[in-house]
Amino acid sequence: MKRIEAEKLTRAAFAPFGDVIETEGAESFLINAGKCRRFHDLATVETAGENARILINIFRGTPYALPLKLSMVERHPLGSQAFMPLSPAPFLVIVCPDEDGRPGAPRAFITHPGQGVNYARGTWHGVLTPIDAPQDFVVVDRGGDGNNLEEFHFSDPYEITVPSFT
Ligand SMILES: NC(=O)N[C@@H](O)C(=O)O
Ligand code: NI
Repeated sequence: MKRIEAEKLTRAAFAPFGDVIETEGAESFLINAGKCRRFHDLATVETAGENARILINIFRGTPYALPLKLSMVERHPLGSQAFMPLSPAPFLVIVCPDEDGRPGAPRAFITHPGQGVNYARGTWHGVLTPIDAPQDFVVVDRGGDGNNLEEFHFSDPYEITVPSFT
């Protein structure tokens, strides 16, 4: 199995795949007579196709053992998909560049507690991957007609490790 080590999630590193949802470095301004700070426009929600609409969901994820065996990635051709954790624990984010309709070599990221991600429409990604304990996420993605899920199974799975820096 090919081994891939997770790297710390940053906006710059993740930019080809979507958005990092966090207050750090975000545009913000006070609202509600100064009683609230709005961290504004953190991610781009995309929906396409017949009867497309935005869904707000909660996913209760079960943790995966490490090192992770990655044998499948998926993508959503008709919309983006955002995962925002409801608890301050890191989770694993895996994405792949697209190479003529197939995923290229995966990249793995470990989030800083409180960071979320938004996969841009059509971005190859691993499924939701909590790592330490069950974790709830607000998930914003696309509903509507048509098939919004494409899976790719690797003939040779990858082993994803998380270094001790976290
Ligand atoms: N299938 C589903 O709703 N979840 C996946 O898309 C995922 O990325 O976890
Ligand atoms: Ni997905």
